[in-house]
Amino acid sequence: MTYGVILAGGIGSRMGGDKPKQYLTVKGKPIIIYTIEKFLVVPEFEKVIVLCPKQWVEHTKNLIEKHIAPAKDRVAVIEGGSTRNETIMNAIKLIESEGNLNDDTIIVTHDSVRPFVTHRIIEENIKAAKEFGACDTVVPATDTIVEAMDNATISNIPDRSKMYQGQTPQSFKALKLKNMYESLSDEEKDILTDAAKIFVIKGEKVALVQGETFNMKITYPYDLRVAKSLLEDETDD
Ligand SMILES: Nc1ccn([C@@H]2O[C@H](COP(=O)(O)OP(=O)(O)OP(=O)(O)O)[C@@H](O)[C@H]2O)c(=O)n1
Ligand SMILES: O=P(O)(O)OC[C@@H](O)[C@@H](O)[C@@H](O)CO
Repeated sequence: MTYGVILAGGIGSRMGGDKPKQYLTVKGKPIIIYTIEKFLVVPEFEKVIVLCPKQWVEHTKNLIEKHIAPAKDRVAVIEGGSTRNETIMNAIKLIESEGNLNDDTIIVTHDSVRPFVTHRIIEENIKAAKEFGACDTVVPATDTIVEAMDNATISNIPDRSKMYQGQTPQSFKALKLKNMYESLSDEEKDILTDAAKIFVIKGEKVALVQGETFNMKITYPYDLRVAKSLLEDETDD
């Protein structure tokens, strides 16, 4: 079985404001709803699991009822975890509790604050995760990437033609991801900035899926301004 997993367990500290950024509204609709809608039109998903902070679970259920009522039976809203990867683990626990976690279970994990994901990207994630066990959505780096081991002076400038920026979705065989995550030390868990790295640390292959520059993550107030103008364009025609 294949599941969509929408990660909305964060609090958006870099955005600021009185609510997590995924609940900010553009044209009368919260960002998280735009993102869930992109997943609900994918027929392969058995269910779309949405994970959010505990105190936002009821609110999220109400939003789904209000904006996408007909499809609400395909959505499960549950509590996220203390880190992004713990949030993913909560989704896997739900799948396990329903007796559906096995070697063929695929999860397509996606940031709730990337509402511009496309149908092609999601479909290619499902295909690549089935074939390779794990995949990451990326775009080629456009800036030169500079490494500074002391955070003050350049230690290396890697060949840009081999550099990419990681986006989401990131998709995995769920049982394999869970087993590998549980085998990591606390120090290894601490340096993770995404889930693809769990496979990389363990020496496992992660295939690349071509992303889009517009599949941006809304992180700072500036990103919100860009996203608003893109969403307004999208919904005006
Ligand atoms: N414990 C967490 C932390 C983050 N996320 C989700 O992961 C995505 C990408 O994370 P990020 O942009 O860093 O979101 P926040 O953690 O909310 O932002 P900040 O770091 O600024 O607080 C977001 O959709 C966020 O809700 C999550 O599901 N569970
Ligand atoms: O460190 P941050 O929480 O901003 O980003 C985590 C990101 O790596 C993750 O959310 C994916 O979007 C991949 O870029």
